[in-house]
Amino acid sequence: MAFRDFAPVSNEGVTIAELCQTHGLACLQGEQQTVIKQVSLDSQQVLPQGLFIALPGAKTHGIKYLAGALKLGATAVLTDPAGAEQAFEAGELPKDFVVLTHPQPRQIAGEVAAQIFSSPSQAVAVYGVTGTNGKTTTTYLLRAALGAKNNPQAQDQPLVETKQCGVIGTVAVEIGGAKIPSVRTSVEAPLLQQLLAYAKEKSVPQLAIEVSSHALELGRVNATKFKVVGFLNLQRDHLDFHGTMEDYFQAKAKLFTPKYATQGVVCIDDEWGQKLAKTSEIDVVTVAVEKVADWTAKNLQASEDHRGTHFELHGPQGQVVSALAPLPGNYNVENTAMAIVMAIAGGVEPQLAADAIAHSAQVPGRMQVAQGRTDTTPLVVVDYAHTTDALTGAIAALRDRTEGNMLVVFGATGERDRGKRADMGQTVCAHAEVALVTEDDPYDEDPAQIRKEVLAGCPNEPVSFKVAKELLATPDHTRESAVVLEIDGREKAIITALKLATPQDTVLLAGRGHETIQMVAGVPVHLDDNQVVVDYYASGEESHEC
Ligand SMILES: CC(=O)N[C@H]1[C@@H](OP(=O)(O)OP(=O)(O)OC[C@H]2O[C@@H](n3ccc(=O)[nH]c3=O)[C@H](O)[C@@H]2O)O[C@H](CO)[C@@H](O)[C@@H]1O[C@H](C)C(=O)N[C@@H](C)C(=O)N[C@H](CCC(=O)O)C(=O)O
Ligand SMILES: Nc1ncnc2c1ncn2[C@@H]1O[C@H](COP(=O)(O)OP(=O)(O)OP(=O)(O)O)[C@@H](O)[C@H]1O
Repeated sequence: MAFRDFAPVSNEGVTIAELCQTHGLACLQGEQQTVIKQVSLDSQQVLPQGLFIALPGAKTHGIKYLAGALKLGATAVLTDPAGAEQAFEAGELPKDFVVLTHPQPRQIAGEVAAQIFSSPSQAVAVYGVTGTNGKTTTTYLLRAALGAKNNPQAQDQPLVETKQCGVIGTVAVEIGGAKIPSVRTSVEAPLLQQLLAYAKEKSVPQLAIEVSSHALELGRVNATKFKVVGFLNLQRDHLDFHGTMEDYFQAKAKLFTPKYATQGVVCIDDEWGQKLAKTSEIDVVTVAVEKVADWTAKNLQASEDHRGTHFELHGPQGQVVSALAPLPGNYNVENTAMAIVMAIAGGVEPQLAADAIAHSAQVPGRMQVAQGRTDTTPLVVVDYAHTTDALTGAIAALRDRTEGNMLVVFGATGERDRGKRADMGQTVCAHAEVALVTEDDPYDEDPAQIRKEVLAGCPNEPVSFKVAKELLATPDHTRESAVVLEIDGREKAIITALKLATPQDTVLLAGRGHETIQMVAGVPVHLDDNQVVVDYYASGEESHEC
């Protein structure tokens, strides 16, 4: 599937005259009565009767791809004056092709698309989740809560109707049973409007979407009216784009303004959430796990199967909701509480929302249990943690359900942030008992060199499988840093960890989460961490050699 397949087919569209009048566009060529029914700012996703919005970008100018858009049936282009000049200079524009200009086409792209698709966010209830960490997890939990229905067979196990709520985020776009892997967290504005219109056409009444700070800064959610917006947390990230934490916060805070929403839910466990709750321009209710809020999570207790955390959510009118965060870690209590309270704000009965989440499917690659703990197997968890903070958090989240050792399989991504590689090695060695240093996505970098840079942060020298096995067989409480193994090949590293682990241990496969394509020397290689584990236990351990 491509994003072109997620286009509505029944919308009436608008005329060029209507677009020009509403947005102050200059029409340099073409018929005013031409009807536009589709829109894209990617030349490769243009559809017949479509408007191609050709933007000037950091790398290139969209107008360079006009010929491709024409081949796919574009009826019109909207660009800046410089883009239009280039289009006319290149020649060969069909006579009836419409050329529109605006001094800042990115600023109006969302509004233009919303007009073409008849303001679809007024017909679909859109829930937006922002924050540095937890957006993906929370949108999936929220989807379960928003799709909750009473189950006549078992009142405490509600039916979860995933087709009642789509998701748009880092993992996938999933609407009404159709699914496509994502390229980024937040899609561009015209595509968002197209997806909302598609949801409307397919009678999908709700959408849970991740809203990145880039999206807010670059206008990707312009012209979207959210039913409820949620803020999770703010941690150091993306400062290359935002400059300072204050600017990063201000980008996120934009979502909590009447331009986008009227109801907000804010987690006040960190100082930024507290600041937002005080300064928000819209009404907000607060949630917290570590502080006291309108809705406060209390009495946290790890579930017996070690997969999640039971807690009570105490509400402003004395309500007590009995809840289960279906993923380990206190931060997943935060995500679960956020999802429940956003669903409540959207009109779902509190206990029903909590029950739906308790029975929801796993979130792809987010603290995903690939193998539960049994008498013969360790707990094996796949998580997207790929920063030092996230690694620390993920290891801590699993520690309280681990009697034995923590084994972590991880590597650093190639061609990105070389500075963090040694820190990752140091973090894992400080918090886990066994560090298996291997590949993440090396891209075009030499995997051995990346491993070397990660190993530079590990206090102990790498040892062989045999030596590691011997060392772990004799518990040494004076060992201050992890036993280290260096393993060429991630699949081999995962299997090595599974062979080393005892049933009391926990194995964390960190870094790649839901991803199934690993880029090695520029070549895509299929590798699904979760599947490697499933296949390993399905085929019997003995058949595998280290
Ligand atoms: C800063 C940023 O977000 N830039 C995005 C922006 O780039 P740009 O405007 O500079 O565009 P460009 O690449 O120069 O291309 C110019 C124009 O030509 C068009 N084009 C280009 C090629 C082609 O074949 N056809 C075509 O029409 C493009 O659609 C674009 O409109 O528009 C491009 C097209 O949509 C995006 O690919 C690009 O995302 C870059 C790759 C990116 O990595 N963005 C990240 C930082 C991002 O957005 N991340 C956030 C947060 C994630 C998180 O929270 O962790 C996210 O929401 O994913
Ligand atoms: N509320 C939270 N606070 C801190 N860390 C979290 C929280 N929720 C999840 N994490 C950790 O952060 C990482 C990313 O989680 P998730 O994908 O849900 O967040 P995200 O905001 O969507 O991030 P990304 O856009 O990178 O996917 C995971 O490693 C997870 O263990």
